[in-house]
Amino acid sequence: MSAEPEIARLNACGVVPVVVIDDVEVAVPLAQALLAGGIDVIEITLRRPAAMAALETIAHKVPEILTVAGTVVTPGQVSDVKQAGAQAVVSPGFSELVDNAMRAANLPWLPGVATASDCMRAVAAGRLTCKFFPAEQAGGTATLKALSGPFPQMKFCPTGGVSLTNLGDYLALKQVICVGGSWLVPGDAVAERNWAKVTQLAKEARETVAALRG
Ligand SMILES: O=C(O)C(=O)C[C@H](O)[C@H](O)COP(=O)(O)O
Repeated sequence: MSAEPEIARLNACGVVPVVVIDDVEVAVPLAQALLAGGIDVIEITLRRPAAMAALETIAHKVPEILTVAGTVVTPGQVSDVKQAGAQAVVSPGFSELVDNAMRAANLPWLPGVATASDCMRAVAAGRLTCKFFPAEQAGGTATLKALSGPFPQMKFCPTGGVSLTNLGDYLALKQVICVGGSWLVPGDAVAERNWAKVTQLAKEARETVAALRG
C-alpha cells in the first residue's frame, strides 16, 4: 500500500463516489449526504464548468470529506485543483506531463491504466497505485488479474462500470484498494435534490464493503 495518508483513506472507505456537479449549490448537501451514509471521500470530476467551484466549496465547507479532483488530463489543471483545495487527484489515463505537474504540486495522484504498456509507463514513473479505467469495458477482473502477473507491485482502483452488483468481485482481489463509480450519486437524485437517496446508496455500499472485508 502507498504510504500516502490520502490513498490510505480511499482504501479504508473502499468506495469512491465519482461525482458530476452542474450547480455549485448542490456541493455542500451532496457531500453531507455522502458523509451521513458513511462515505468520507468524494471525487469531483472536472467535466463541468461548475466543478472547480464545487471542489473549492466542499474543501472549505465540508472538511471532514477527502476532496479528490477527477478527470485531470492537463498539467494546467493540476495547479488549479490544488489551489481549489483538492487533497488528491485522479486521471483517466497516464501522461508524463501530468506526472511532472503532480510532482511539482506534491499531491497524491492515481493515474489511469488499462493496458500493460500503461502499467509500464506508470511503474517507470514510480506510480504504483493507479485507477484501472475503464474497468468493466477493459475486461474487468480477468484483465486486472492478468495485469497483476507482470506488475505484482501495483495496486488499483477499478472504475468504469462498477456498481453494487460487481464491486465484491473487485474488492476480493488483493491488488484492489478501492473501487470508484458514479452509481453512488445518480444524476436524477442530484437533480431532484434527493439527498436521502444518496445517503441510502452510500450506506448500502459501505455495508457491502464491510461485509466483504469481514
Ligand atoms: O471522469 C473521469 O475522470 C473518468 O475517468 C470517468 C469516470 O471515472 C467514469 O465515467 C465512472 O464510470 P461509471 O461509474 O461507469 O460512470
